[in-house]
Formats: sequence, structure tokens, C-alpha cells
Amino acid sequence: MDSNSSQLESREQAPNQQLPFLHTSQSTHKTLFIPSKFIWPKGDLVEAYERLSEPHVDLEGFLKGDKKATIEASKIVRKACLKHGFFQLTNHGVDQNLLATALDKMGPLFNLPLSLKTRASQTRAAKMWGFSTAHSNRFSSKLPWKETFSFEFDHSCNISNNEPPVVHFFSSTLGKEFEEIGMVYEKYCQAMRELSLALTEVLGISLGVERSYFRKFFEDGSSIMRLNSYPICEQGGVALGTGPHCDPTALTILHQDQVGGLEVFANNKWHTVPPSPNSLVVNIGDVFMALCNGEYKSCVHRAVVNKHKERRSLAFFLCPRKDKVVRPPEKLVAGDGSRKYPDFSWSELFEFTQKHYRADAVTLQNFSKWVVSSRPCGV
Ligand SMILES: C=C1C[C@]23C[C@H]1CC[C@H]2[C@]1(C)CCC[C@@](C)(C(=O)O)[C@H]1[C@@H]3C(=O)O
Ligand SMILES: O=C(O)CCC(=O)C(=O)O
Ligand SMILES: [Fe+2]
Repeated sequence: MDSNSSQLESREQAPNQQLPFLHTSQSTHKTLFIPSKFIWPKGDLVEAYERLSEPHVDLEGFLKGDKKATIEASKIVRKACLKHGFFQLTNHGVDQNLLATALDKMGPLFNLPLSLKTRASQTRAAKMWGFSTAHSNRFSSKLPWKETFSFEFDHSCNISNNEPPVVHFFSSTLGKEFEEIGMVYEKYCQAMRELSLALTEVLGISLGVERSYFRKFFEDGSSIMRLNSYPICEQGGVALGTGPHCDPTALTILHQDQVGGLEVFANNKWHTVPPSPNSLVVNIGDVFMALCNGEYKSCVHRAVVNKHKERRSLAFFLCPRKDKVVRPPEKLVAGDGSRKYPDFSWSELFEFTQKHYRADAVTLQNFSKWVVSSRPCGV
């Protein structure tokens, strides 16, 4: 844990110091040798030679209430989650226009001058909210080759509010003229909330727990939405867009453009995940792995960089309410009676990744040890 936590940047830095990809799309300047802060260890860079597209889970029948199709979908989900925690969704019911617009609007957003984008930086106490360029204000090494906008999405939020929260995030930081873009992401988050809650039902069925069990658990949650932009990186084989990690959250729905770059670790090897039009990528995260007592795998994945094209993706991270206790239902413990992870609240795990430990492929393991050692009575 030491080598990981030492990457956390303790000093406040001037944001965006000499980052090589600033204004990539507006400038002809080429950066052949990138700063050492962007160089990742060889072990994290091992290439992927195989593809992983399967399984595709067709949600149409489930969404229409067809019992046979629901059982079929839950069986496919179960097999994938027992193995690696990754699958793709087709016929997911999300408006294709909304999906296309959400990706399209990222162009004008990330192409804004850096001075404007940084107005949306660090809008909240935790440093991860708002705009970030390479997380350079948070970490001192292994910087990710990406820019991101991150914001919270409270499940109780209602679009008929005067100024819904996502619209407020964009208009209050970037200006009133960003209300329209804000509304696109507000609608996108609403759609992802519905889809992710529907997925919790499929997961419940697949685990043999009551269908609505996980829906109820996440219904009043507060999720995280992140827009990722991966600039062109001309120096091959040293940088990563996002390093190998498991999402500490519960469930991630990823919408990626057609460039490609997502890779998943399965059967002890890295696999490319070629973009599949009309599909959304889903992966299990640490909170869900803990909720099912380790039965389903939190998916180890990363995003590689591209020498020729910029890449964009949108990640919706389903999270419970901050104070909710993450504890598996009886049914999933009863087998051998032993618990794989201690009880914890989502806010404890979230804070762990923001204050003490940079999320990686073994966050849950290290978090569990930390919880057990820091509580007087262990679990
Ligand atoms: C709770 C979170 C921590 C991260 C953002 C959300 C969900 C995913 C996590 C992250 C993407 C895992 C890889 C490392 C990270 C630092 C990143 O590269 O962006 C992670 C996020 C973070 O702490 O910002
Ligand atoms: O952009 C991608 O393909 C993956 C991003 C990711 O894993 C993340 O943001 O957690
Ligand atoms: Fe991820």
C-alpha cells in the first residue's frame, strides 16, 4: 500500500503544469517525448493480444417483462460475473439519440480553452469533482493520459426542478450558455440511473436473491458520472489513459466512441474490447463484489492510449447512498457462513480512494485490511 499511497500528491500544485496534451486538438505542436510523470511501469503496460467482445446480453425481453428471456439474460450475466465481471448490453432501451448527443457534446466541451475548463475544477471539497487534466493536482506519478469532467448524480434528483443539479454544475462553473449541454448530461444520468437499477434486478435474479433486493439497496443512492477524453499520444508503449484498476463503485455502464482502447483482464491476460455500435459496456465494481460476498468478480480493466485518434467515453458509476452499510444478504453468506469483507459504508471506501489510496486492481483487498486493522472489534 505504501508505494501506492506515496503517489498521492501532498503539495498543492499549480493546476495543469506543463501537461503535454493541452490543446491537442487546436494545436499542431507535436510532443514526441512525454514527461516521466506519465510513464507507467512495464508490468502495467503488457500488451493485449486477444479480443473479448462476449458476452452480449440482450435486455429486450427482460425490459418487456418476458420471464424466459429474463432467466436467459440472468444466466449469461452470472457466467460473465463469476469469471471476470464484464459484459455488454444490447437492446438496453436507452434512446440512441441521447447516446449519440452525449458523445457529440463532449467535443465542444473538451475543446474549450484550458482556462475555461479549469473554471470547473475542484468545485467541491473532494478533489475528484469537476474538471481534471491528468489528475495532476492529485497524483505525482503514473499520471493518466486523460482529461475528465466528474460530477455526482443524486438518484432522487428530479428533472422538473427549476435548475437540475447537473445543469447547475455546468452553468455555474462554465457559464449560462452551458445550460443546454448540462441538460444533455442530466438526461443521460437519468437514463443511466434507470438502466443501472434495472440491471440490479437481473443481477439479483442471477444470484438467487429477491429480484428487488439490490434495486432497493441502490434506489436512494448517489452515483458518479464521468466524461473521459483521451488525447492522441504519439509516444507508444509508455503511457496509459487509465491504469489497471477495479472500479471501487458498484456497477459501471460505459458508453465509448468507436476508437477503442478499453481493455479487460480475464483468464490471466489482457484483452481488447473492440467498440460495438449500439452496445453499452458493463462491469462489476468493488461495492457489488463485497455485496455478493466475493461471488462476482470486480472487473480489472484499463484504457490504453492511441497514436492517431482522440478517444472519448462516458462512465456512469452506480453507487449507494453514502451512509448505506455494504453487507451481503444472508443468502449469499449462508453457504460456508464466512464473510469475505467487513461491513463498511460507501463513504468509507470512497474516502479511502480519495485520501489514502489511489484506486487500483486491489483496492478492495487493501481497504478491507485497513478497515479491520483500524476498528477495535475488527468487522
Ligand atoms: C470512486 C471513484 C474513484 C475513481 C473515480 C470513481 C470511480 C473510478 C475510480 C478510478 C477511475 C479508478 C482508476 C484510478 C482513478 C484515479 C482514475 O484514473 O481516474 C480512479 C478514480 C478517482 O479516484 O478519481
Ligand atoms: O474509458 C474507458 O474505456 C474506461 C474508463 C474507466 O475505466 C473509468 O473511468 O473507470
Ligand atoms: Fe474503470
